[in-house]
Amino acid sequence: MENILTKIIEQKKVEVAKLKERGLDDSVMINIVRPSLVENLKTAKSMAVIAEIKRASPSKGDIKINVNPIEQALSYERGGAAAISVLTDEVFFKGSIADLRNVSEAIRIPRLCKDFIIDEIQIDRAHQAGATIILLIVAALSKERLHELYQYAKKKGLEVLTEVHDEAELERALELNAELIGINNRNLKTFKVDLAVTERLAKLLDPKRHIIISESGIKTKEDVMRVKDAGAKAVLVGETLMTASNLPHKMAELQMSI
Ligand SMILES: O=P(O)(O)OC[C@@H](O)[C@@H](O)c1c[nH]c2ccccc12
Repeated sequence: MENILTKIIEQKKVEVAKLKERGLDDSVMINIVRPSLVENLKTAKSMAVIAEIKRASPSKGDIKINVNPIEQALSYERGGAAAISVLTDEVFFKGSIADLRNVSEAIRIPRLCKDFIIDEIQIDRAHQAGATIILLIVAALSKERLHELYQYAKKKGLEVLTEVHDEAELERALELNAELIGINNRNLKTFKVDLAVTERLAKLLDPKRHIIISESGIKTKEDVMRVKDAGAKAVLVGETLMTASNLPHKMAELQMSI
């Protein structure tokens, strides 16, 4: 079975080389607030939902390709989302950095730049586009690169969501002293989703020191209850919210307020 992550990282190397050649413009967004997700989650009383703008994915194909990201993000914010995740990968997820920039201008809650980060220049670009959090996927990085990128992002005042899928990856996230840990329920080799991954890995974490975010495959209140019982403070939800026929109702359901 081919690993999609390997393919994506090869593509990212090409993109990073192009970005470096072209350079970033210096348009930092100034009229935006940069609230802290960590602080929000520490004080949150109910289950937090990080709502994702996801037009398409390698596992599902097109999800909602022509979504208006600003409208979608405003609905998420109105629905009580703790943060918005914006997929900025173009080739595999059909997103863009412009989506993140547009969303950042429109909302006042934290923004996660959801991409496959392998280089500092992508962190600079995410910051410029208004991200307050970046994702670092342990499986995509060497030990050294993971440390360097983590420190680099922290120095810029960004929060870091460190994503893991198994025990060995979790071990590496703990070496970083990562505070926000994303447990991805989706296996990137088989695309199989299993919430038991959150249950298994959450056991190895100290809820006083780590904030657990359960990612992928969350569809119902029962799913949320399951990962909440395992110790998750938040869920990261894409497809279910992108395709919900009654979004405010779905948001309320996943926050367990109905
Ligand atoms: O659409 P879902 O099953 O709710 O999944 C959302 C999110 O967890 C998923 O998009 C994701 C998790 N980790 C990632 C890393 C890169 C790209 C995407 C992802």
